[in-house]
Formats: sequence, C-alpha cells, structure tokens
Amino acid sequence: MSDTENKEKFKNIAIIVAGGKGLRMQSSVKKQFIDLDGIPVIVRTLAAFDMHCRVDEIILVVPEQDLDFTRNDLLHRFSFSTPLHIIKGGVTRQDSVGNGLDKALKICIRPEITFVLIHDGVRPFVGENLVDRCLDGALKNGACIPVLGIFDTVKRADKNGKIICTLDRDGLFRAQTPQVFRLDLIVKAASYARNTDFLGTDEASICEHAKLPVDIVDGGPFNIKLTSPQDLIFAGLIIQAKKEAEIVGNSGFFN
Ligand SMILES: Nc1ccn([C@@H]2O[C@H](COP(=O)(O)OP(=O)(O)OP(=O)(O)O)[C@@H](O)[C@H]2O)c(=O)n1
Ligand SMILES: C[C@](O)(CO)[C@H](O)COP(=O)(O)O
Repeated sequence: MSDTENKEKFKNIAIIVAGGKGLRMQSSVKKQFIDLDGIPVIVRTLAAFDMHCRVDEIILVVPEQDLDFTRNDLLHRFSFSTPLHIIKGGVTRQDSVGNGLDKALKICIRPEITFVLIHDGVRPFVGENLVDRCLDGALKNGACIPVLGIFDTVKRADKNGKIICTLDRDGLFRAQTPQVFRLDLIVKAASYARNTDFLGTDEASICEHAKLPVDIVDGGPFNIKLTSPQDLIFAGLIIQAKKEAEIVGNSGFFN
C-alpha cells in the first residue's frame, strides 16, 4: 500500500512522555525543560514530530504541576502546525503512557487503524528516517521499536564489583524510542500489565509480558536519551555537528 493510501486510511498519533522528575540529571530545572542552545529539550522533541509528514496529532504528557507553565509560558513562544493535546502525567512512566493512551482512544476514529508513536520527551534528536522505519515496521506487524547493537564486551558483576561472567552479546540490543504500536494492541497489553501488576521500563516490555510480538528496526546513534549531566555535553556536540553538517549540505547523516 502506498504512503498516500496509508495516510487516508490510518491515523498516526505521537505520544510524547515528558512527565518525569529527571532525578538522575541533578538539575534544578526538570531535564525536559532545560534550554539547549536557546530551545528547550521538549520543544526540540515536539518539533521533530510536528515536522514529520506522517504524524497526524501529538499528545504531550507533562507533570501535572507543569501543565500551566507548559501551556501558557513554554509553548506560547513556539508554533506547531500539528494538532497538539497537552495532558498530565502519572507517578511512573507507565502511568504517563497510560494517560496518553486514554487520550489517544478519545481522539482516534478506530483503534484498529490508529498507530501510536510513544516517544521519550528527552530524546530530542530523533531523526525523520528513524520515525519512518518504526512506522513502516509497525504497519507490517503491529508493533515495532528502534534498537542499537552493543559494541562493547558485556560483563555481569556481583554487588561487590567482582565479575561473574561475560555475556554473549549476540542477540542483545539497546532499546530506543519511538516505540510504535497499533493502538488496540498496546491498549490490550497495557491493561494486562495493570491487571497483573507488571511494571516495565518501556512499552515493548509490556507487549512481551502480554506475549504480543514486537519487531525491531535500526535505531540511531544520535537518538540519545538525556539522562545524566554528561548527556548535556553530548547534546551540545550533536547540535553543533548538525549545524556544521547543514552548512555543507550533509545533514542527512542525522536522520
Ligand atoms: N512518571 C513519569 C516518568 C518518566 N516519564 C518520561 O519518560 C521519559 C524517559 O524516562 P527517564 O529518562 O527515566 O525520565 P525521568 O523519570 O524523568 O528520570 P529519572 O529516572 O532520572 O528521574 C522521560 O521523557 C520522562 O519525562 C514520564 O512521562 N512520566
Ligand atoms: C523507554 C526507554 O527510553 C528505552 O530505552 C527506557 O527504557 C527508559 O528507561 P529509564 O529507566 O526510564 O531510563
């Protein structure tokens, strides 16, 4: 099926979760609101989905106490063309995603023909082609996430810092976002996780728990999650490198 036909038939909703406290970043400003070269992290992330021609609507999840600030102050300074819904998050990432899924159910026509792209608000360098790969994968089999291989030798160690063994890294991957799912499937998996008290660190793990298959596609080396203070240094370098690549017409590298 061609892209144009898909666009008529399917609806793609990005759910950007930015409802966390960002404790590991040790910053007085929550990491999703930190300014990176004049543009807040969450605005950079929103812009990546706003500019993507296959994203029809965006749901932004923020901490309840930051709803007013986000609506009236932060986003007031920027304009987006994709319909944007701003809602409150929950205690855990899974709760925040759950709120996003509830909203997606309300704004979709039919969950069976709706895809949700669940993305960390603090992965601002997600590329256009990476989003396409995840969407294409989910269109085929209902669920798809981007991953990166592991290029270092992987050790298991005990609590005293003594190595127990070296793991076989063949078949091991690091999961990124956006994680894309047909809405009816992820809603079913999320409800099963709730009923069985399963708490996952990503949405793929919720599907795994519900025995729903999830495909993988290549993630991106620049699609980093801003977690600790050092990541802000990497973010600055990525921004600088992107600017330089744009000048010489080589920015495709970052997609
Ligand atoms: N209750 C929560 C917790 C996390 N997130 C979001 O999930 C993404 C990935 O989570 P992580 O990097 O762990 O963010 P925090 O939970 O904010 O960080 P920390 O664990 O360091 O406090 C972030 O965009 C974060 O805002 C969320 O929407 N709601
Ligand atoms: C969803 C995620 O970013 C995929 O790598 C990750 O699992 C979030 O984990 P964290 O423990 O909240 O950092």
